[in-house]
Amino acid sequence: MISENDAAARRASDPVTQEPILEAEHLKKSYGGRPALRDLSFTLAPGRILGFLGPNGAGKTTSIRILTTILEPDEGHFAIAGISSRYPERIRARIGVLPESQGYPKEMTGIDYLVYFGQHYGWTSSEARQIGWALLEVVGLQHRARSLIGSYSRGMRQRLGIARALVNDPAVVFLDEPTLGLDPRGQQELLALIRRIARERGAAVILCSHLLSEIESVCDDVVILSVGQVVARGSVTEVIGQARGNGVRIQVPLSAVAEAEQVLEALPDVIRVVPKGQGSGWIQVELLDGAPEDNTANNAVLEALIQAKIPILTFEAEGSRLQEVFLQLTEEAIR
Ligand SMILES: Nc1ncnc2c1ncn2[C@@H]1O[C@H](COP(=O)(O)OP(=O)(O)OP(=O)(O)O)[C@@H](O)[C@H]1O
Repeated sequence: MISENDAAARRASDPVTQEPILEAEHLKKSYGGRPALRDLSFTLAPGRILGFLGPNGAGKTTSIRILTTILEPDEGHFAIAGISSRYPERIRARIGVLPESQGYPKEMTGIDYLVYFGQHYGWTSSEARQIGWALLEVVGLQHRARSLIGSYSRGMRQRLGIARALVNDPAVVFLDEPTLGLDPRGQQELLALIRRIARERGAAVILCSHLLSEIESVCDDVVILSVGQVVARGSVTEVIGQARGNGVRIQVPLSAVAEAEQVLEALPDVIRVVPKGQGSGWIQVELLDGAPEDNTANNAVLEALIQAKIPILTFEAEGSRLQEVFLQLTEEAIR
């Protein structure tokens, strides 16, 4: 199981020092004169997991199609493992892509499917079989290796798809909505698998998902697209730090709202105290901007309330979640 604390600790202790394995520069693409991708530039280091985010129609699929050489960009350039996008066949040999969930041959066994792709990448039949078995073990499917894919559950198919994406020992793996339709345990197991792949094999992973909590828990880096443009790019911590404003929401008993307001207004880091929702006991406290992950002002608010013996029913930090940043930035781009 991956906890957000694990992910945060890993991010904090894991500065990017390596050369990028993927570099994209000013990629652009229009369909029939209508821009779908206006300008995409980012880099990704080996062993890092990048969350690729954006609302519907933002240009994610277009970007992934370009980076996996299915589409040619109108402008711009990218390189994977030092290979220029001018050589799509060589790029294809260095990437792995999770197939769409409908794209599996039902009448083939899991191991035969991997052997088929192994041979496609130039392994002999016995090499491909050896690699296939090893990968089935990586994804925890060895016990179903000889079962027909048609008998696999959705989660098993996703794991087989990840094994297929690894057959050529790729430098970069592209996973589009890998946990879609999986139950919570299946989601957690798949995310743990993705993290292992990045850490143990040193593969960079690009993960497209609409589940922001998933991205926040497993990704090191993030790119947020909106209407074909990058609106945020960087480590998850950096991007979360871009949230507009800094503040907390507190709920106290109704009878204590006036006193809480008075106590909080006296604090040096407090800009404004605004009671919210008539008669709900909620109070919004706007704080001076601190450094990312500096909780001094939040703690001062808590301490002041505790000292004044005001019961705290709920306490929520604002502007600290990826979801809030996503909503703020994509809304600004649409306006
Ligand atoms: N083949 C196509 N022909 C014309 N327009 C297209 C084509 N593919 C995508 N578009 C348009 O390009 C824009 C970006 O689409 P894209 O599929 O890349 O977005 P997306 O971020 O993947 O969206 P979603 O989250 O809904 O999958 C959209 O306005 C879409 O309508």
